[in-house]
Amino acid sequence: MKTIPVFILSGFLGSGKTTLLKQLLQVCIERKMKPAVLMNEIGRTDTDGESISGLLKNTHLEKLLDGCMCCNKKSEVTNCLKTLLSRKPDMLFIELTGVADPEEVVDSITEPELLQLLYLEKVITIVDAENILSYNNVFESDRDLVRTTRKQIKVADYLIVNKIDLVSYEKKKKVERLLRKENSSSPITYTTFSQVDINEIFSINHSVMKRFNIKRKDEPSDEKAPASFSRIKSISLPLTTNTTKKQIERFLKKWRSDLLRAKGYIPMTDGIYLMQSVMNRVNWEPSQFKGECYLVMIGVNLDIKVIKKDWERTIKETIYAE
Ligand SMILES: Nc1nc2c(ncn2[C@@H]2O[C@H](COP(=O)(O)OP(=O)(O)OP(=O)(O)O)[C@@H](O)[C@H]2O)c(=O)[nH]1
Repeated sequence: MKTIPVFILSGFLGSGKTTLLKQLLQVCIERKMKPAVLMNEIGRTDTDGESISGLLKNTHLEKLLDGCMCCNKKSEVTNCLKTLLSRKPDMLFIELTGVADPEEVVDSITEPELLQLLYLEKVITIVDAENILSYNNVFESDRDLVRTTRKQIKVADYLIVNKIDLVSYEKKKKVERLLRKENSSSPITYTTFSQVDINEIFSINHSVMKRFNIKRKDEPSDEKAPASFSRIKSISLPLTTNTTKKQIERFLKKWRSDLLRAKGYIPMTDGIYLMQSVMNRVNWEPSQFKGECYLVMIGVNLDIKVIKKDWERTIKETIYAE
């Protein structure tokens, strides 16, 4: 039976995973390969799925929304994977949420019923060169989160240091030292907009599994697995009337101290824009999005009630109870 190679794309919120996934899908399409994608997002809206929709004609996609895959029920993950594998793809990409521990996800894909259908080809971890050095301070109150970001580096078979356009040579060297402390052997590549040498990604490496030291299901675990979902909270805010960049940016700024990531489709007088914010940086690009517009915020211990109220008051949107 043909076994399907699995590539796990890991990396903290906003590091460039979807940017990389788009390129990988593009290459697959050019090479007439049939990829499958499992996307996992925190929250109930799927900005990343929308943003790769143009590449999906030849791609099978399953989404696991509203939670982190490593914390989701295993059966749900297994079912999604089985659905994807039944379509006989040439390879499977799993894009994790930015707060997932890849090791726990590997545990899900090594369920006995899946093991004979797929094998783990590579864990690719993308690092945000601009922000990684400040995670220690930003997550001072949340050591689990720091541990998760370190774990993402440690278990990677291939490390991509992205957003090199935003850092100095000195900072790049500091980032390299941090990575080497956690992972002394895996190749590191430096990129802007996740532009990697695709051949390096697709080169085969069968030795991955043993690094994960996967335990048999009946073997008792000796340590309590830290919750990689941690205190991360997300909120999706509706947006039915036109607004401005300034208004949205002003709104985000208010929650800056707790906010890690924000994204959404924002209607303005000259059309809909995809807004992406990572830490303090906000990007805007025109979009052909046709659905209902929204803004998603992801942060540490976000005060959902207060944010909703403030949204209703300042943006004049009614949020209906779910
Ligand atoms: N300046 C700069 N911006 C980048 C680079 N790579 C990605 N971005 C921007 O960073 C933002 C986040 O990129 P994504 O690819 O969505 O990151 P992600 O890891 O998928 O984000 P999550 O799914 O929220 O965890 C987007 O606005 C990108 O355009 C880069 O190398 N340089």
